[in-house]
Amino acid sequence: MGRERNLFPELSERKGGTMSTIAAFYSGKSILITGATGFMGKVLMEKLFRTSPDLKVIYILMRPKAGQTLQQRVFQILNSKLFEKVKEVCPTVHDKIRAIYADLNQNDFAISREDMQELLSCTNIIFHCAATVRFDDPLRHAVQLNVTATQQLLLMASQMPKLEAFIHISTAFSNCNLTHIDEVVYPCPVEPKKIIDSMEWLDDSIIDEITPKLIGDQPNTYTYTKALGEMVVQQESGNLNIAIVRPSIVGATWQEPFPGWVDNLNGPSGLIIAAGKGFLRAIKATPMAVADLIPVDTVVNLTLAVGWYTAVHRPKSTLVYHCTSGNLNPCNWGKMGFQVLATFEKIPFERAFRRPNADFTSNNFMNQYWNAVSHRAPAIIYDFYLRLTGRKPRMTKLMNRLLRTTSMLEYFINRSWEWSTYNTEMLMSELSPEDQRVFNFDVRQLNWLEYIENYVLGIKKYLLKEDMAGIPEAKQHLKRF
Ligand SMILES: CCCCCCCCCCCCCCCCCCCCCCCCCCCCCC(=O)SCCNC(=O)CCNC(=O)[C@H](O)C(C)(C)COP(=O)(O)OP(=O)(O)OC[C@H]1O[C@@H](n2cnc3c(N)ncnc32)[C@H](O)[C@@H]1OP(=O)(O)O
Ligand SMILES: NC(=O)C1=CN([C@@H]2O[C@H](COP(=O)(O)OP(=O)(O)OC[C@H]3O[C@@H](n4cnc5c(N)ncnc54)[C@H](OP(=O)(O)O)[C@@H]3O)[C@@H](O)[C@H]2O)C=CC1
Repeated sequence: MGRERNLFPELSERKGGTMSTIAAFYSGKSILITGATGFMGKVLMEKLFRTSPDLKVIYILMRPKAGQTLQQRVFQILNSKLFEKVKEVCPTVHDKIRAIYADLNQNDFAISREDMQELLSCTNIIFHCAATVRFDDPLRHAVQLNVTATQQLLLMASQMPKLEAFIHISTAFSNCNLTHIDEVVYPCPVEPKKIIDSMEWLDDSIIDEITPKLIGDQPNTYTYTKALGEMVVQQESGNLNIAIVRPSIVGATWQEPFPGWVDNLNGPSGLIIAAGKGFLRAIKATPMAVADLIPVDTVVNLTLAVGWYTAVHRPKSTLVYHCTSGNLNPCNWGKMGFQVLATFEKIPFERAFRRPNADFTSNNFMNQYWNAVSHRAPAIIYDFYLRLTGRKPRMTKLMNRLLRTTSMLEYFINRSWEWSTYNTEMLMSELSPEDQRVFNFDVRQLNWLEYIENYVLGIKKYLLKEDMAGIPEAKQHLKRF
């Protein structure tokens, strides 16, 4: 008899141990996810299918995008590298996803009557991940998605007789105007309901005018509206079992389903590309400030554990869980930047504009100086060369965009925050040893140097889609500089 290979240790009953309680909890459940096509939503779906292949159905509220129908989008997700393991453990995964047409910007999300009926009568658990994460979104749009849509979803949830838990994904930066942040919902100066109402009758130019006054000491419309969203959750929780998860800066996967997976430019990813391709040479950052990065699979594991705990233990009040790394396993931007650069030596990106050699600057004057000397001047010279050789200049435009992006991220890389993690640590202690293994969110076990190396490698493979076989040529290319 041939020896069976244990492809999915997370599913097996271990000798002398028991099966994961959390995985068993999700079996047979009907789960509704918003934002399932996003970075975190995809990893959440993947983990659910891999650890609870017997779940009944995942409803995903989604819209067609970029010329793709709902079915085409689902097909593309399921056929991606991220879902390779899932297809082995759950061959019926296609049948267990029910894509529901929904636009969270519309009244009742523009969901059809039949779909709404099914959602209301069948849903057991809701994970609300959808949001606009852009820092520069006009207030009206950010309020619509991050506040009004949350309010509407809560209203839907209150009409679901079988609902066991509603998990709202917020951000650890929703109160980044404070330096010490507890796991509580902080009140906003203006009531969310008033903001929602005013968006209905104020015109865009007035909203733009009053935006700075409304957001006050928040850095952008994103963090401001995420804070309002939390308040709505708190105020409209009614009899629902609700919890809020607050991740910090979400990065590539640490371990699951494999290290280094990432598929968007948010957070550090875009800047790592810009540095690796030689465009970004300097950035205003404080090397000693804590870089509160958290891997996306850690966030997902905590979120699933929170879903289980909220449904089964039904805490009396809405619990907030910080999913952060700074107080348990701190790493600073200096160390992180250094490791990013060290990884470029081993694993360079292809066709770099210049040799990667970025540095942190400490003050505004030096930052302006390096922007002129290391960013704008080379771009102008390169565009001149492109013009001379009959090609379309593009470097100045690209560089301006990069500098706009770095200026928006500066707020977050020049300060440190302290997030308390009592609830998250309490939850960890509530898990069985098997659940602590299968749904590991203990960030103390994370080795930053290894994580960053895998992150850079993941960016090269999954974002830039570069072949590892091209590394010698990429090294050769860098030697020419
Ligand atoms: C002591 C020792 C010292 C040693 C020193 C060594 C020094 C070494 C220095 C080395 C440096 C090395 C590298 C750096 C390494 C680390 C430093 C990294 C710092 C990272 C900081 C991150 C901070 C994040 C903080 C987040 C806090 C809040 C967290 C959250 O809750 S929300 C999630 C985060 N949200 C975001 O990140 C969104 C931010 N983005 C935006 O808001 C916007 O994109 C924008 C920045 C405003 C730019 O808008 P634009 O309109 O200008 O551009 P656009 O968005 O249209 O995009 C341009 C093109 O890019 C494409 N694109 C954009 N986003 C995406 C996406 N998500 N996925 C795919 N593609 C995307 C877009 O399509 C455009 O392409 P085109 O259409 O072809 O033009
Ligand atoms: N990434 C990060 O660093 C952090 C994220 N968070 C929070 O985590 C959650 C998930 O973020 P992340 O996955 O990174 O974000 P993404 O931008 O990757 O995903 C956003 C999701 O929301 C959906 N969505 C947006 N607008 C609509 C709409 N009108 N109708 C239907 N769906 C819509 C998007 O759908 P579509 O694909 O159609 O655009 C997408 O599925 C958010 O709540 C965010 O605030 C918190 C801390 C950090």
